[in-house]
Amino acid sequence: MNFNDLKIFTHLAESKNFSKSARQNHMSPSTFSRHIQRLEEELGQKLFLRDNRRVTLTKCGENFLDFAYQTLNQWKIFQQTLQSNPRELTGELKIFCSVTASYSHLPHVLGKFRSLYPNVEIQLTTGDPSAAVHLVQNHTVDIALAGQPTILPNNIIFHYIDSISLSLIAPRITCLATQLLQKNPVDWQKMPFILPLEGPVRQRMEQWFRQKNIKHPTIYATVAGHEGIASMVSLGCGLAILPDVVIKNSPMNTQISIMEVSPPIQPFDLGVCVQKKSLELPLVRAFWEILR
Ligand SMILES: CC(=O)[C@](C)(O)C(=O)O
Repeated sequence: MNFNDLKIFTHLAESKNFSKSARQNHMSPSTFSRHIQRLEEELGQKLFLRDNRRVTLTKCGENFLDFAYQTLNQWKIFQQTLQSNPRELTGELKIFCSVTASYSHLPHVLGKFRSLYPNVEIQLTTGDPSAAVHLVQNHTVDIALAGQPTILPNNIIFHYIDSISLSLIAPRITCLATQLLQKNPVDWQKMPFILPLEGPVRQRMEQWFRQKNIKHPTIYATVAGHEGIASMVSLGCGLAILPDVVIKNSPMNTQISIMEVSPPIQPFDLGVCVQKKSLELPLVRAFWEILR
């Protein structure tokens, strides 16, 4: 067994998909599967339960996953202690944020780190910011930019970077939503809305429904991520609440209008999340120290 076997194993444990993990590790599915089999033979225990499409971890597999994460972390820490000059830090740092945050907040946060540690390889993944904390928790990434969740998991720390204001937005083209808005009073129960799947923006929408006494809102669609919501609003699918930074950076923003809301929608905090334990890793610690 070597470190590469552990990496392959953790990859499969996270993806739960043989062909995906084989592809991302540049192996044929049969070679990949042989690696896992050999590992299971060496341990004398099954690590995964397989069915046609997915795999799940056995109890032994779950324990071995903890062992694998700890061992790989220790190995990273050890490798980095061998580097005499911290300015020469190398290795990879996996970062996750939304497409919008990659324009609006990441350059500022990452700029200083890049100039101090140019040899560190940054692996950036963009996506739905409401998945960010979960991706840090399950070790898919080291660092994520995320809205502060109402309840921060115990093993995560959050460093505030900005307050994110939000607006209620409507389409500009003639559509059901704009027609309903022209009536007095507005029939809010009939108004179509577009919601994010989860996260602080969804909570703000639910809060706003309660304030307006909209008991059974008409949900036109739920969308993962915020950028797609701006497009759907501009196409006339309905109304939505979005962070102003998403509206500002959307290529569709000329086809969206911002509506007056009273009382104003409560902003949320955007920050950097890491696992407390990851602060032992020199790369993560270096990143964290720059933030402070
Ligand atoms: C939560 C977050 O990352 C942003 C910048 O507000 C967003 O993309 O909505």
